[in-house]
Amino acid sequence: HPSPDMWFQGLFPPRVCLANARTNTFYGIMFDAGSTGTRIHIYTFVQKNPEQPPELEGEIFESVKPGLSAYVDQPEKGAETVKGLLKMAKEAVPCSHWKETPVVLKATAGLRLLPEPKAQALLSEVREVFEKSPFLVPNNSVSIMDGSSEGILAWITVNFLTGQLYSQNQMTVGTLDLGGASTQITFLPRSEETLEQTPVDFVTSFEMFNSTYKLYTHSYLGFGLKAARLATLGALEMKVVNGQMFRSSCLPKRLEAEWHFGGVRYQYGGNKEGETGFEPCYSEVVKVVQGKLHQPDEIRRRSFYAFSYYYDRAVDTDLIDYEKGGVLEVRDFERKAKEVCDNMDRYTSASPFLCMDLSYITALLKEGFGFGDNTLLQVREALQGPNTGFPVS
Ligand SMILES: O=c1[nH]cnc2c1ncn2[C@@H]1O[C@H](COP(=O)(O)OP(=O)(O)O)[C@@H](O)[C@H]1O
Ligand SMILES: [Ca+2]
Repeated sequence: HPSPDMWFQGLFPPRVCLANARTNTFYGIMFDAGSTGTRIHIYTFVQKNPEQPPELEGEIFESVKPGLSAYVDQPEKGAETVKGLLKMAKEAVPCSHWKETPVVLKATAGLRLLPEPKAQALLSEVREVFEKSPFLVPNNSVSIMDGSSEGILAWITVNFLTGQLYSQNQMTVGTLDLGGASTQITFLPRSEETLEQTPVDFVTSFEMFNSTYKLYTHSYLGFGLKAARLATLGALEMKVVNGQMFRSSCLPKRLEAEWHFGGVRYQYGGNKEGETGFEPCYSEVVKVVQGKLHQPDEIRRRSFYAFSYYYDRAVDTDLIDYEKGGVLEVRDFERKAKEVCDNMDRYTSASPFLCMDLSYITALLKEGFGFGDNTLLQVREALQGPNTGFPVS
C-alpha cells in the first residue's frame, strides 16, 4: 500500500501541555522489577508548607507478569513491558510535571540470578526506554538492588509506617520477606551477643532521624518460594534437558504439568507409584534449607512481620484474612502444611504446589532460620503507602 497522504495533519494544532497543575505537588515513579513480576508505583507528594517535608498524598499501582528475567534472551521485549507501564505514568502525572518527575527501576533476585551480561542487556534496554520518555532520569536510575538494601528498605518501611522510628521507646519489629527468587530477614538486635555471633557481612549500619541503627540483615539468593520449588524438584542448578521430568512427593500423585520460570520450561509431576504426603515432602524440602542459613538465637524471642509469599499462602489457605492479615505462630504453617499435604486431592483446585509451598515455608522458618514453634508472625500484605491502613505522614 502507498502510505496515505497526511496533508490534513497540519491543520490541527500540535498537542500542547497546559500548565494547569498545582505547583506544590510532586511526583515520583518507582519500578520494582521482581523475579515474578514488574510493578510500577506512581507516588504523589504534596508540600503543604515550605518548612516541612512533602507528604505522601497518593499512590497508583500496576503490575505485569512475568518479570524481566523471563525475557533473558529478548531484552527488547522485556523493556516493552516497562514501556507499557510507563504509559500509565504519563496519564497519572500532569504533563507540566513530566520533566521534573524522576523515574527509577530497582531489580531484585530475578536479575541477580542471571549471568551478568544478560542482566545488563535487560537493564540497558530499560534505560533506553527511560531516556526516550519525557521523565527525569537520575544517574544510576536503572540498577540491581543489592540484597541488604532490599532487607533494610522493607524494615524501614514497616517500622516507619508503624511509627516505631520516631517513638520514644522503640519497639521495632523484624521483617521477613519471601520473594520468588530470594528471601530476606532483617531485625534490630537487642543483645550484644547477637552482634558478636553474627558474620560481619550480615550487619549494616545506617543513620535515620538522628539515630544510628545496626541492623542484622541478609538476603538468601535462591531461597525464594519459586526457586525453592525448583531446588526441591532437583532442577535448580541443572541444565534442563528437553523432556526431562522432575518428580516430588509434595505434588499430587497423578499430576504432570509444565512450568516456566526465569525463561526456562520445566516439566514436573507427582510420585506416581511412590509416596506422597507431609512426611516425605517435608524431608524433601528440609534438604533445601538445612545447614545453609545463619541462625541467630535472638529471633526465637522476637516477633516478626512477614509478607509477600508468607502472606499469599496464608491467605490462600484461610489462615488469615485477605484484608486484615493476622497474627500466626510458626506452628500454624506446619499444621496447615500437614492438612494440605495429607489431603492433596481435596486441594486440587488450588495450586498443585500448595503442599510444597507450605512445607517449604515451615522448613525455612524452623530448620532454616531456627524459629521456635511459637514465634509470633504478623502476617500482612506488603506495606506500600496510603492504601495500607497505616498512616503515612
Ligand atoms: O507491590 C507489591 N505489593 C504487594 N506484594 C507484592 C508487591 N510486589 C511483590 N509482591 C509480592 O512479592 C512476591 C513475589 O516476589 P518477587 O517477584 O518480588 O520476587 P523477588 O523479591 O525474589 O525478586 C509475591 O508474594 C508478591 O505478592
Ligand atoms: Ca520482591
